[in-house]
Order: sequence, then C-alpha cells, then structure tokens
Amino acid sequence: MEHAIQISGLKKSYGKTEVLKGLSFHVEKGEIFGILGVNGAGKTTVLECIEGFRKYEHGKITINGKAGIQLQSASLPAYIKPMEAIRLFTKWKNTAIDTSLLAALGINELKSKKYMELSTGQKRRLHLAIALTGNPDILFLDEPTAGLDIEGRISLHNQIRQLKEQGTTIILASHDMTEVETLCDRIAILNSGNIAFIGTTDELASKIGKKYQIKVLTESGEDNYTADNIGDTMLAILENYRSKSINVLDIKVNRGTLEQHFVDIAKGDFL
Ligand SMILES: Nc1ncnc2c1ncn2[C@@H]1O[C@H](COP(=O)(O)OP(=O)(O)OP(=O)(O)O)[C@@H](O)[C@H]1O
Repeated sequence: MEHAIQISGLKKSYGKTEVLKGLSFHVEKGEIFGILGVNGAGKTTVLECIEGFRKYEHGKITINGKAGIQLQSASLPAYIKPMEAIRLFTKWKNTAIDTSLLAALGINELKSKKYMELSTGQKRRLHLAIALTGNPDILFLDEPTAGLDIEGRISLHNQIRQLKEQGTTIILASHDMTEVETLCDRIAILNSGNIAFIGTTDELASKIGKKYQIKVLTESGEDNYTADNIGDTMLAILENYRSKSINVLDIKVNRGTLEQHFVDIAKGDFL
C-alpha cells in the first residue's frame, strides 16, 4: 500500500554539524505518527524538510496527499484578527470557510481580539484551524500542546483524535513521552541524528518492560544500575561491594517508566 509519507536516507547539516544522518522511515495513511527526541535532537528539522521549508543535502521524501501545516507561534502579524487570518488562508488555499470547524475549535469566540491579544491556547487553536483549511490529508504538528494547561491539552488531544477518526494522517513532533503515548500509533525516537527506536509504544514497552533500575546507597555514595534480570544482577552487585569491603546502607529497586526509558533511548544510554 502507498504510504502517506516515505523518507529514505535523509541527511541535513547546518554548517559543519550534521543534524540528520540518513533517516529512513514511513508514515502510514491514517495513523498518528510521533517524532520524539530531547531538545535539539532534530525534530523540527525533520518536519521542515518533509514540509518543504528546509533544503537537505541527501535523501528522498515522497508525500502522497495534501499537507496542512501548523504555524509556529508568533508567526502571524500582531494586529491581524483571527477571522481575517482564516479568510486570508482560505483564499490563499482557494477553498471555502468551514464554519463547523471554526465552531469546533472555538474560533468564533475570538472574533473581537487581535492575534497579539490571544493566549497560547487560543493561538494554537487558530493555528490548527488555519492548518485544517482546505481539509488536508496529512497534518503536521510541531509541539502542538507546548505551553497549554491541562484542559487545553485534553481538548487539543481530543481534536487530534477526531481528525484521525475522519481519516487524516497526522505527524507530530514532541518531547513529551506521555503525550505521545496517549496519542500516537507509532513513534520514532531521534538520537544524535539517527532513529534509535521506531514502532508502537506497546513495542517500546515490551522491549524495555523488564528493565529495572537499582539505586544502591553505600558509605561512599550512591550508585545506579539498570538490569533485565533482577536476581542475578543484585547478587553480582552485592558481591562486588563485599569483595571491596564497602558497606551497603540501602537498596531501592524500581521498574522504570516508559518516560524514563524514553530519556535513556533519546540520550543514548539504552542497552
Ligand atoms: N537554522 C539553523 N541554523 C543552524 N543550526 C540550527 C538551525 N536550526 C536548528 N539548528 C540546530 O540543529 C539542531 C536540531 O534543531 P531542531 O530545532 O531541529 O531540534 P528539535 O529536536 O526540534 O529541538 P526542540 O525540541 O528544542 O524544538 C540543534 O542543535 C539546533 O541548534
């Protein structure tokens, strides 16, 4: 089956720094696909290369469908009113105003305000409405809920899920594992310009599910370990301290959360 987005061997450098080192992946039609990584991992760069806003040195990107792109904050003129912005983009995309979409996103309530007077959440809703004018097949979202309160987050998540139900393919960048876990069908985790993991969050959880984190407090300080096999590892750790005549004062064992494991993978400490 034809994919919504197909990327092979994508390389991008800023000056001498290679930020993307040959990424290959695809986004399936109708899925919500998350690109994860810590700050500076290259998430925005990947999105911008796919969107066509960034030149790249190597690789091939194929998009099958009409794209809708959520603007970055502060990207509209300060004095423009929400409905003026909607009319501008509707005209530019040569399409009609979708009044039910505007009602669903609460844009009508913002009529009297200027762009600079909107809150972060209101701006995000307006940016989403603009991205959705012309009914795109593929929606690009960069940190869609950054700066939103819990209510705004839940509301935007629900809107994103509804769009998926209507058949829209969604690709989003985020550094929030919890957000991605609740929303995305599949994720790619970027690390040092490469994909460190790609698959479903369930696959990620089962891959790392047996990982334990062990914190040992001794008279010389605190040591941290991770282990798949808790029994053998504990014996080896304790034997090591005993052979060095170091007194163990306390031991704590945790099953790591997906979030902690994401940080390990994203920073390169995984396995
Ligand atoms: N226009 C640019 N010129 C030079 N370097 C850039 C430019 N844009 C991004 N970079 C660098 O490329 C790297 C990746 O940036 P990018 O914005 O793609 O990361 P990100 O994962 O989206 O980060 P964040 O989570 O902070 O938004 C960073 O080291 C950044 O400093």
